[in-house]
Amino acid sequence: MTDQQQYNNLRQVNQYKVEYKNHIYTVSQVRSESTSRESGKYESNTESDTEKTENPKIEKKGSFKEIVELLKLLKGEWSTLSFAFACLMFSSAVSMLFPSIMGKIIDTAKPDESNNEELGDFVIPKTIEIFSHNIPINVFYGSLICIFAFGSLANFGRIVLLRKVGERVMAKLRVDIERNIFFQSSKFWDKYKSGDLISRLVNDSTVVTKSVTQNVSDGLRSTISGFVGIGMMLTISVKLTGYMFLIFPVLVFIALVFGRRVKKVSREIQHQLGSLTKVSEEQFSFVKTIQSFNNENYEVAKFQKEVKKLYDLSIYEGRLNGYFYSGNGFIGNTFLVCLLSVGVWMVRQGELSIGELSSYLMYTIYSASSVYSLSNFYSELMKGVGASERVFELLKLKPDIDPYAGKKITVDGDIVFKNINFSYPTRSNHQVFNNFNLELKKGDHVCLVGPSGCGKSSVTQLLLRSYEPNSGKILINNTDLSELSLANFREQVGIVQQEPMLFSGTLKENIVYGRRDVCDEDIAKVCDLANCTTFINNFPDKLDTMIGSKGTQLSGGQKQRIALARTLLLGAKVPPETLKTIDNPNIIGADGRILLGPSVLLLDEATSALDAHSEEAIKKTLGLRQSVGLTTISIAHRLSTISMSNRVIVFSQHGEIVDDGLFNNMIGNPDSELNKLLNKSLDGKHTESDIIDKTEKVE
Ligand SMILES: Nc1ncnc2c1ncn2[C@@H]1O[C@H](COP(=O)(O)OP(=O)(O)OP(=O)(O)O)[C@@H](O)[C@H]1O
Repeated sequence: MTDQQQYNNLRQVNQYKVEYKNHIYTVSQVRSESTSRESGKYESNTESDTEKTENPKIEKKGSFKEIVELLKLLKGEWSTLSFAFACLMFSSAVSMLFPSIMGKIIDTAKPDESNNEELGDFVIPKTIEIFSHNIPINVFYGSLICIFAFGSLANFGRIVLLRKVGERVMAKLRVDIERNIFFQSSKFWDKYKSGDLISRLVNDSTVVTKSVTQNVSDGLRSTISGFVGIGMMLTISVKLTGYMFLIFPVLVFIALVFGRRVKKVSREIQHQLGSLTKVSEEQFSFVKTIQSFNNENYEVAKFQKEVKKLYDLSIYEGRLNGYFYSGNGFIGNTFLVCLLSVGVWMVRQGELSIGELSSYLMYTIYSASSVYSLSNFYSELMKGVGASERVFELLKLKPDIDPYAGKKITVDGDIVFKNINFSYPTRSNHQVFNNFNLELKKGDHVCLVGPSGCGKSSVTQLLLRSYEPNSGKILINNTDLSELSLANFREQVGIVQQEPMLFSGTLKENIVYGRRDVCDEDIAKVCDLANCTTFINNFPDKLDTMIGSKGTQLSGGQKQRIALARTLLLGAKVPPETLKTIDNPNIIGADGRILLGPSVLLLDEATSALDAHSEEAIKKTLGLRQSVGLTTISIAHRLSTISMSNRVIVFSQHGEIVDDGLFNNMIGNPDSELNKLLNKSLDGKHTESDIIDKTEKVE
């Protein structure tokens, strides 16, 4: 397996382990967003950070450099493109032959007794002069039909080949962007909104690809037509062509001025499309919340505001197009009439035949439309350049951490947080941990408790290496986490969060999401361990029941249990000697893994929606984890959940550990910090961070 494949598979595996609150995205996004539950307090701050990133100051480069960068997207397609361009040249040459042929045919209308043949009432010429050769008329028309047929064939080839190249480039571009995005850390996901990313992936990549395939082909066709046309015009009349050149500088000037403006407005339109997608994506995700607040009209108005901005920009672009095309049309038509008058005068002087003037005028129209198309090509290219800035920004992203670099270890020892100082990158002035120290023993079931926003989830974020501490170390089996292979480490750590991320599909598809190669017996075992079996069997379709987008057709508690089953199925690999000591066949998978989740399991309020009966069943499962030496770190607000663990760590509001001990000792001591925290909440003094209040809401 190549590194890239491993990378891809690994990223998939990591995704399975994560339960996300509201959206379906990547591990890092899940992690970052899960920690922003209290972000309301800092909304304006976060928003400004986000805005800064969504409308980044793009490094100004010369257009030529940008165009070269754009053309680099065609790497690997040059052979197909060359063939397409050969077809293009041939079909263009055939088209350009037409005015000349037409002139020759018109000139056969001249009475020439010696070359005429009578056919009934018709008088037709016997031969026609082409390049100083007299060709029999039937050979001439026969050859013409053949040439036109080959020209059409070449045109067909050009269209199909270019479409193929375009679709291939677009597909590659989209996959490259998607891959790059998926490997970004939480820092990235804290800054970018998914709607904007989707817009870049779908809209911007289409504009970019079109600008370098269809547009380049049209540009090339126009260039060929332009040059051949002017060449033919020169062979017909140098004098008339001299007059025609007077209009060129005017057209080029208009095209340049227009192109610059189009590039600017195109970039703004792409940004606005991103904002629009972002707003609608968020609205669709939270439709139930919107409806529960009766805020449908408010949200429609918000969307309308974005639509209006897009509308204004598009109208402005339309106006620019209108000025450009109508201006060009006016100048072109006026000039053509002038040229015709001069041509007619030259025919009278005997300098041109009528056929030659007709050919000349057709070449003028061809060349004028080529210049016209070339300016269109330029504006389309500028559109591509505008959109490419947003696409290349994502293509150039590098993952903060190479998941394969570093040591591979078996995570089966203690976890130590040593002198950790930490603030989130998007909010660097807010210190979450100040010289934070914590030691977790292998096989412990530890529960982190404390007021809302004190940093409990941040502990899991640091452990998952979604964020790096500003200073200090996290040691896993005495090895610095930053020295470990992230991929290898994350294979051995799983997280289940309060709002489970379930995909649309069946229950079974969701449960096996992390390991598709498991047998039905193993699925049945984890369903039992996560207390899912009864409710699954109550559904007519059992494990094949469809659960809707994000699992909306399940209750909160059912979602949490399915999410837990999915993580349990990941299993832990234990040494054979440990396996021999386990006499419970219900927790051993077909491949010898312990079906109790990975070596380290993080439960971030993962059972908050469960009823007492389910919670009791999960408690048993977590007890089994402890008995086989697997580490569990849970975050809880409910006493019943806290009581599942043997060790409790109480945090202060400022991320300091104020108590650390056995649950039984703490709960038995009325002066313990745990009891103070619970009593404080019961007093109702701290309603916003009230742990009981939170519990009641969920229940
Ligand atoms: N991605 C983030 N970017 C910036 N700040 C964040 C981020 N996630 C969390 N925070 C902030 O870090 C602090 C600690 O948050 P954390 O989620 O760890 O608290 P918590 O104790 O788990 O809270 P709760 O019990 O409400 O879940 C909070 O002030 C929070 O606003």
